[in-house]
Amino acid sequence: MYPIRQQFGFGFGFVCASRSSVVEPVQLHSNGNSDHTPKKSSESSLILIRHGESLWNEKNLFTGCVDVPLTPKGVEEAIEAGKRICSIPIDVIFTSSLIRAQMTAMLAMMQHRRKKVPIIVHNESEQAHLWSQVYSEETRKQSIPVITAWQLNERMYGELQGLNKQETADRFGNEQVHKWRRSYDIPPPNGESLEMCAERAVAYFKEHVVPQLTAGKHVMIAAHGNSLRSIIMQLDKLTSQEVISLELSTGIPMLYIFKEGKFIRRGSPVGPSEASVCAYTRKLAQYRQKLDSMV
Ligand SMILES: O=C(O)[C@H](O)COP(=O)(O)O
Repeated sequence: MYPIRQQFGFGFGFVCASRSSVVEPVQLHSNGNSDHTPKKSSESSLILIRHGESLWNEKNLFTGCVDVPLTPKGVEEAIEAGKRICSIPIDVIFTSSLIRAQMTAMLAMMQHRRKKVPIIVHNESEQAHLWSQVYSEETRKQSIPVITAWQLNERMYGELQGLNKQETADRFGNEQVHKWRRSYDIPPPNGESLEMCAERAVAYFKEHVVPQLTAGKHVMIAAHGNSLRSIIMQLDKLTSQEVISLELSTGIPMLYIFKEGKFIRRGSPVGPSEASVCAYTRKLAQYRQKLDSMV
């Protein structure tokens, strides 16, 4: 019988401590080998990506925590994003509990050259962990855990959810709606301000994502415009005034390098054919050369 720790989360070292599983640094292979053996001094890459266009983005409706899927255009955006990051290492994926972010993560990973299978980790119950375990070391080597967390959900837009953004601006004025959408501490009616969203999203990032990066693991987060704005505000040390002008397009990946406890923004990788996509660091270029040699 598998030791208890391998019974949950198919041997990725996930321990079902509570409903919100405690995620330990991911050891991909029990024999310690992995695509990139983590060293404390190593650099890790962090990819942030806002979901592709959703059906309510297309209708220009406030979405927040309403769970709507991608449009065909949003699917294409997710696939294009995957092509941009296809040669950048990814060991673990974090996403929200909303389908538009999960679809984006899965579609992007279909383009990855390493061809590992992203598998959603089920932590809604101990039985869910037990019933979703993987009994093959070889299969585990070819898998990437996808951890879903409500803390990464889009900010909750309260009584604006479902309203048309233009009609709302016509009714309340452009300035008021802009404050609701982009200010740091002004919440929409009975909704979350960006500050309130940061209290959960940034806390989750610090508690669950940073340990992975510190252990030398490469991470992708597929989430939402405002939950990511709150995280980027932290990474880029933006003021509450500066964050007002921070806008994230749908489906455009952003790359950070994490090294010695610091985050260095490296922009958005361009297509896989451009040399610059992995010229950000020597290690990324080496990883790409390794993929080239595997062809
Ligand atoms: O929740 C929404 O409506 C969008 O995902 C983000 O909306 P915003 O750009 O108006 O904050």
